[in-house]
Amino acid sequence: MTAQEEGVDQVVIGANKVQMTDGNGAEAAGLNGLEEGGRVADLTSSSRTTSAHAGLPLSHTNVSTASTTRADDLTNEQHTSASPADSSPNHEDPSYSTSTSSVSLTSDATADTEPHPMNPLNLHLLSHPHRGRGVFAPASIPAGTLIEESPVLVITKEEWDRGRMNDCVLGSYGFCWSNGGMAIGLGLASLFNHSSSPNVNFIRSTSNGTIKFLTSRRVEKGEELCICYIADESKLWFVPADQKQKQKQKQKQGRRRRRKNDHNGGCEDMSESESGPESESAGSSSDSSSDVDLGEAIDVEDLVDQDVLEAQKRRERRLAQARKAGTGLPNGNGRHRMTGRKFAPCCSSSSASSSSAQANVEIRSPRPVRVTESGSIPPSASASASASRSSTPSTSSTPTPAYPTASTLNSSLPTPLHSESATVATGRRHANRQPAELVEDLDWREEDWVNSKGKEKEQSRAGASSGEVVRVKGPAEREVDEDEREMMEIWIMEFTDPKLTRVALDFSKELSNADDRLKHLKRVCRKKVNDHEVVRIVLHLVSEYDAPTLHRLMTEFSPSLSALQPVRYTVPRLSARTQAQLKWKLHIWPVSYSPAQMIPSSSVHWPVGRKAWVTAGIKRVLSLALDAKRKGEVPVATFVTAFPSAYWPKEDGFIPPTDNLRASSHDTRVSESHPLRHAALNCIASIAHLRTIPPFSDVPPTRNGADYLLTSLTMFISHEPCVMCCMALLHSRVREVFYVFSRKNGGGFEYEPKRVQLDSAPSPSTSTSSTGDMPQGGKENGQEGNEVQSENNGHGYGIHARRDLNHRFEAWRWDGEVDEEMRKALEVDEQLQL
Ligand SMILES: C[S@@+](CC[C@H](N)C(=O)[O-])C[C@H]1O[C@@H](n2cnc3c(N)ncnc32)[C@H](O)[C@@H]1O
Repeated sequence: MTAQEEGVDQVVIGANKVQMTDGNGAEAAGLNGLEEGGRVADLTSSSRTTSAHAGLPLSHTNVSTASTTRADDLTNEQHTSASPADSSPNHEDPSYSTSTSSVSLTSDATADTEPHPMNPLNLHLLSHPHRGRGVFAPASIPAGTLIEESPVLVITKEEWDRGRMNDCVLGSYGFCWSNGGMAIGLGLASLFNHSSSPNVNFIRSTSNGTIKFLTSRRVEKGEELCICYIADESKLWFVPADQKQKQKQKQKQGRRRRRKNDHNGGCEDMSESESGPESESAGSSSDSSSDVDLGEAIDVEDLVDQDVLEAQKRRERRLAQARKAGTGLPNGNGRHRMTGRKFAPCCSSSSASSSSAQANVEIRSPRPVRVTESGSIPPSASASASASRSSTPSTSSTPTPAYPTASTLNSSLPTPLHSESATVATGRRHANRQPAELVEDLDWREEDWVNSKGKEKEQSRAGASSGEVVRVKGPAEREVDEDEREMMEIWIMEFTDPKLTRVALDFSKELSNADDRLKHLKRVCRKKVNDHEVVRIVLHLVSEYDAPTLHRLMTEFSPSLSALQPVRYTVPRLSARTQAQLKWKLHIWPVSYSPAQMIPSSSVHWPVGRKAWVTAGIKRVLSLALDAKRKGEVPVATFVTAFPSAYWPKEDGFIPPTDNLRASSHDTRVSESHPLRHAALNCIASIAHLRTIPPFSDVPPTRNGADYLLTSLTMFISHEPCVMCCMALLHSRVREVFYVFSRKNGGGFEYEPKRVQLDSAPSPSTSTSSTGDMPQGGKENGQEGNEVQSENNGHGYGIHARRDLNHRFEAWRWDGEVDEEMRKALEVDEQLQL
């Protein structure tokens, strides 16, 4: 069994390891780990100032005789044999020459054995009859491989327009850049041709001034490596070759049909006509020219590459096997349209560049939908994607006939993971990943919720559309709300002579004015004791001074203070965050009142639009969970999105969510035979992946490091997630989570502390001492007899609001009605962690 068959590929090129993935493409981010100073640094070395066309160090390419030059000579072993020294640029090397002579590249096969340091993957530059020069894979390349990082020359918008670049050849080579500028990619960047189904994604780094190119799926030996210039092909400035090819094929098929008709004496052959041009877009499983072939951009007919044909046959065989095993069910390859995007990922020419910034940009999943072992799209998946292209994209618009229906719905639990069928399915573990795709936004309208007088409609408050959610508290908040009573020890001065007040205060300020730990305390505390007013003044923390030192300082400051002795006193450590806290804290020492941002405990008083939005989110996940059940999965589904800007908080430091970033997922542990494919984890992975591809990879961070995974995003989920998923949400910095069904066992949110007796307030401080004894209003009065509840002796974990974890978020449980049938259908055994 080869490494590929095992799903683990490794290609070592010189000193540079090309990171391998499990074929899901999800590990692309790991490629960022490529060491600087290795390949990346080489690319930015001064020697790489060659023109994209003149100076490419592609020693084994043949521009003019593509049909005879095959990109099939390179083996992994040959890669491995390259020595580390190969990775450093060699200015003496003739093939590295910047002279134009390297354009007339030879097809010298021996050159294949020595990948050029500037082209460590030995990518081939071949000429295609329709597309011109293009980049081809010399050997199979796993998904997620960084195949090229090209430095760019940035041209500002003014320079571009002034230089009338669109009127010259450069007009076809510009990449949209920041601030309306354009960038000309050096290296291979300018030579990737366009495909509507690309096998390469590109990520612009405006800070580094480079563009990275990563395979979005496994690419077979001999395939052309293509990027998508712009999703809306009507904006391209040329007719894409595959369209020409399709026209040609249609013509051919027409001719063949006519010939057959002639042969049959004019009688139409039905079987032929069924697979004729009309059904072409749906494609047959052996239709190599299928529209959505995800980078299968090589023109088989023109290049006559046996390897590609064979690879295709292999894939078809695997698909047939998968079908037999009841697995290889193709899903639609979602194409989702977004509007109003700030940066459009496009190569540009006059027509495209001007419109690209505002253009509708279709986001294509870089991860194949339902891939086969080899990571390539089965033709029928292409067909299904092709067929669904024209339909409105929707999260739940998966082709229903492909999935089991009534019978699966009847079984309350999906197939246990250890069952026989699951064992059979083990091969699918990596193959059936859900795509990371953008999904439709929620469909909600405030107008539906208000009557003609602008008041919330009565009926919207009833039933499943009530928008009512209840806030789930975690341990940290319960402490703050109910029994936060941490105390600390300070030194004070205590006297009854009001004339000392001024000087004592001055000393106090001088001693501790700048200390934040004392900020919440009022400096003076006056109390009536036995008809005398006792004045107490804050000095400093006991931990900072000993009594003799303090006394010396007081005396030095003013002889009038020398008669006083510092007194230890116990005071609240924090300001009061609630009225109840204020009440009892004032008994001990006056503190400031800084109420926590008052988050209502339920949504009853929320603006009607926010309720409508939440309701739409809840409906979405319930329907997605039903879809999951129909597919035979554990019926748990999630949807992640940004909450509408109208409801963004005004609070300082609020990080706006990434615009238009949305994903949904469901549990896939059955189809993937993988115990960790919980719905929430799947959705986080999708968001993570979307953030690595345009346009999200181009969104400049709102603040340094702020746009991390789920920062400021909302997750809707059908069931309370397990502790593992809640921790993943916490690490992803989600802002809020809405869920429908609580879990009795193992849910990560709901938290019920064991109730212990708590007094409502400690006794006030009453006695004073000017002798340095502990006053009775100290620690004893504050805490004695009041047990502080322990966090872990109740039910649940409250992961979203714990003191011992470094991020907190809101958790809201749906309190509206759920249709009884729906509730039943989505019941999941309590023993299963979700
Ligand atoms: C950035 S260049 C790509 C490299 C180009 N083939 C060359 O030889 O320099 C863009 C140009 O390549 C051609 N091209 C790219 N993709 C194509 C496709 N799918 N079909 C036809 N022509 C294509 C178009 O002429 C386009 O203007």
